[in-house]
Amino acid sequence: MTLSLWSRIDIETSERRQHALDYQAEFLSKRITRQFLEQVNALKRLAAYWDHNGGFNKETWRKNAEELHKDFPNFKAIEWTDKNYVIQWIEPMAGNEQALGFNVAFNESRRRALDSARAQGDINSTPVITLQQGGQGVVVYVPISKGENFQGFIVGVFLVEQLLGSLISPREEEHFHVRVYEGDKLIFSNSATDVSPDITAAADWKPLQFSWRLSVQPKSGWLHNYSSPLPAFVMSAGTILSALLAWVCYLAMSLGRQRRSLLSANEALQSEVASRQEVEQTLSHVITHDALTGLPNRSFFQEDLAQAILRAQRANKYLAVMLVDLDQFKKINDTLTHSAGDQLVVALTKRFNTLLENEISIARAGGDEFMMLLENPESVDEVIAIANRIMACMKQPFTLNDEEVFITCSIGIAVYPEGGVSAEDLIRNADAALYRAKAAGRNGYHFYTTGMHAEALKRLELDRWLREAIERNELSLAFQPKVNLKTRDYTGAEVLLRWYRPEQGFISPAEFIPLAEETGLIKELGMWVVRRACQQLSEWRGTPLSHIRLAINLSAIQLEDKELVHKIDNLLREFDVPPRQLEFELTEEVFIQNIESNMAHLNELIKMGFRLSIDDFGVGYSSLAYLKHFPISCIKIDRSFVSQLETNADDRVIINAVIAMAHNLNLSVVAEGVETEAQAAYLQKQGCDEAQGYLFAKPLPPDQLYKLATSLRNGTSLQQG
Ligand SMILES: Nc1nc2c(ncn2[C@@H]2O[C@@H]3COP(=O)(O)O[C@H]4[C@@H](O)[C@H](n5cnc6c(=O)[nH]c(N)nc65)O[C@@H]4COP(=O)(O)O[C@H]3[C@H]2O)c(=O)[nH]1
Repeated sequence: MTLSLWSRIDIETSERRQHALDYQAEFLSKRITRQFLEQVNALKRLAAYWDHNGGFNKETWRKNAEELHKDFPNFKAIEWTDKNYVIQWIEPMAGNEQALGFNVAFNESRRRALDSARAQGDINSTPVITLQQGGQGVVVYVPISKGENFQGFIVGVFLVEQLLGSLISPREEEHFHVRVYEGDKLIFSNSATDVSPDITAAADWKPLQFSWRLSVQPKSGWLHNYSSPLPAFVMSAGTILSALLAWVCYLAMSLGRQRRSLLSANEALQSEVASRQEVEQTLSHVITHDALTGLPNRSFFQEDLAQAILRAQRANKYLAVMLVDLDQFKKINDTLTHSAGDQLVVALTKRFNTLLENEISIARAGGDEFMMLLENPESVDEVIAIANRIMACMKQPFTLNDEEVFITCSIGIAVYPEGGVSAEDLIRNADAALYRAKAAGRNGYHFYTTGMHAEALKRLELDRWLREAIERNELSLAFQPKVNLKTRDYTGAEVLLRWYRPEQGFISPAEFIPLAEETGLIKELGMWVVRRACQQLSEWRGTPLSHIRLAINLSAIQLEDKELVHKIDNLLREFDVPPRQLEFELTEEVFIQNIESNMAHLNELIKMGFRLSIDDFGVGYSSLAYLKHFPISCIKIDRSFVSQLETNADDRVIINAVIAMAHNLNLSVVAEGVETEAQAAYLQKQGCDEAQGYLFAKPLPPDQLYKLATSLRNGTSLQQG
């Protein structure tokens, strides 16, 4: 009996395994179809946008195609092919140069696809062909309009290897050997290590005009998961079971005796358990819910989402995760106190609850961030409609501390399965989309696309590298001289941080400083800059640079550090540097946000003898009111005004007004980014005091600044102006 049972279980295990593999092949085919069509749909959107605008100029085309390529890096090229089938514009150009100007009609497969797309006014694609720019690929044509209105094609070019390689997920790569055939021709195969030859599944892949077939063979890791220990277990168990039977009979008799005595003890325990359960229920509500709003918290939401994903997977439905973040919450907390911030969160929760009723699960992720889950949306339009409803419900003001306050929100959206197949991925990707929505100017929503994942990973990587940068000795300082516009004497220098990572080369501060500000790492980096600048000043003692004044950039975030002034004071003492040799450049937001605490910090710095100046003046708030209240000595006109002054009358008006106003308030003015003699002459004529820019000197490493100072020793000096 044990033997026949063993053989039956073995057959069933093999059948189950084949069934699971068939399902995998089918699932893989559906999933990559969906992901591929997502990229094709992006092309269609670009074509519709072109049609709607009645065409693009080259710059608009480049911007749109570049954006699309950023979101979908799988495109080898995105092209504009005109009515005569000539490729006119390509994005990106690098690696695709050979295709520019190529008349596509010379290639028969391409011409057939083009003719058909044009005749039917609908998308069409080539089979696998040898691309003009090299490699085996497929080309997708989206015609713009039909008949007389036909204007040309938006074209997507894919390298087969790259396209299929990226559509297959790392998990599938690990577990399956996937081959793709067009007819009998093998067009793609991923790594084939450790493959079991005796089991295979196949599925069709036929999006657009493609007629491809997938063949999937499992690798040993996957097979291991499906190999059942049951047959072996049945064999051993059958033998052991008979021996145990006798032993069990004996136990049954003695257990009967024990059971009677346990019954009475059990009754007493029952009432104890009931009261504990009550406590546990209260406790579990506290652990899984937010105390302020009563909404589920992040971890509860994540568990709920994992269940919803299983339901969506079984029913082959979509679901959408939306992260909603208020745009001005910090400002409200800072200006109207934290309790006003709490009132706002509670009032908003009420609006969400009435607005969205039961169709959406809502949780509070903390602070001003809410998480929402919409199950089974019929289409993306339904998700968009809900995002619009959420934004619209904020249009009415909120009353906080008897004041009417208007707020807006940004929303990041990830849709299962394209936007992630696990709860963790969907939330992370919705967060990346939220970041995009914020970067695009706030008060809007953004959907996650695959390109964003790469962007988020890049930011994470950059953050990791930056955290190692100090220890790996990759940071240094550059010094850009400032000159007196009348005498052309050097008056000091601005300190600029430089980061050289051997594996990547120079990384621009414009890239890493905003990231460091966002993560708070700027506090550590900023102190490193002050330390290194003080150390440099002490090394220059007794040289022509002995008395140079250095201007250091200070971020608003650094002022949050209550110990900042104390730390700077300690560094001055350690290197014996007089405060008059340091100046701090602050951006306008310092004077607008956190006014009370910033004012206290700045007054302390002034008391210690430092000069303060406003950097990038004119690009931010440009509110003049704050200038009266803060102890500043200098305004730096942003280089965006200077660079256009020869051609833009508005910029000249702004520059003149800033100089006049600053002089009325007894402040000196420095112009940034002066590159031409004409700009310098204009600024001098308007009475601007100092200037900085490539015309005079680029930011220099310390030894070059030293050389410059030595060469000027007998003429111009680098000492305080
Ligand atoms: N096109 C042009 N550019 C010119 C010219 N003259 C100077 N520049 C560049 O303009 C930027 C001036 O610095 P910023 O406005 O303070 O803008 C700085 C500053 O906001 C930030 N940054 C750099 N170092 C630090 C630092 O140590 N701390 C903080 N908080 N921010 C820093 O990064 C920004 C960018 O720094 P950089 O890339 O070094 O770019 C520098 C400088 O290299 C010119 O004639 N033409």
